Amino acid sequence: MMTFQQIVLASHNAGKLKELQAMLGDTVQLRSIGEFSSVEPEETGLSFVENAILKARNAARISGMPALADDSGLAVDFLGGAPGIYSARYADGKGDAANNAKLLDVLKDVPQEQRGAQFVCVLALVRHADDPLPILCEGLWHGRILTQASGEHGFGYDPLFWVPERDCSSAELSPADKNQISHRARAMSLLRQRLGLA
Ligand SMILES: O=P(O)(O)OP(=O)(O)OP(=O)(O)OC[C@H]1O[C@@H](n2cnc3c(O)ncnc32)[C@H](O)[C@@H]1O
Ligand SMILES: [Mg+2]
Repeated sequence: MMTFQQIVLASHNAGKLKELQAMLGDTVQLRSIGEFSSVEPEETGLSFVENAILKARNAARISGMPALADDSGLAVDFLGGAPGIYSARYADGKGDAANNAKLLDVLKDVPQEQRGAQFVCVLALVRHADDPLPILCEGLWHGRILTQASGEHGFGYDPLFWVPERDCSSAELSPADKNQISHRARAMSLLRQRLGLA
């Protein structure tokens, strides 16, 4: 079994750090890569897996610590899985509000039954920068894209993501509830099993 006291989180997204640390519990401390560098690596992969590995290796190299990366995004059925790995860059780097506005606009004439979508999360853990065997865990969360934003919690596309099992948006869930059922929660549950923490 692998044991870690501290892992560097290869992410500059504060929302991810909060959620992942809450899910991991206090046996493992996540340190932000922001403590070591403010430079974000270019996400040049063509898949969530490739980008997660690339971010994890980069953080391990910079910090000298084991590194965990989260590559995630929203795959909309009507858009053939877009924005997918480009979710963070959907509105050309203008941020969450612009991403959400663009998605609402692109889907404005699309009826309810064709608004299916899933959040995707891939976690990659490397023991060191050149680790030949990264641990990879994936989680999906099925829902639908709302026609207007709703809710104040979470981050990113949460206000637009309707959660069928709770009949509310993902931004209307309490942080604790989101952390039980989200794409990230599913991926983290698998990771905890792999690390012998579950
Ligand atoms: O790459 P790092 O530094 O980790 O931070 P990032 O925000 O750029 O993260 P990604 O490249 O993985 O892009 C993920 C995109 O998907 C969105 N996203 C991922 N998980 C989400 C969640 O739980 N709720 C809402 N939006 C989410 C997020 O807002 C980004 O636009
Ligand atoms: Mg990113």
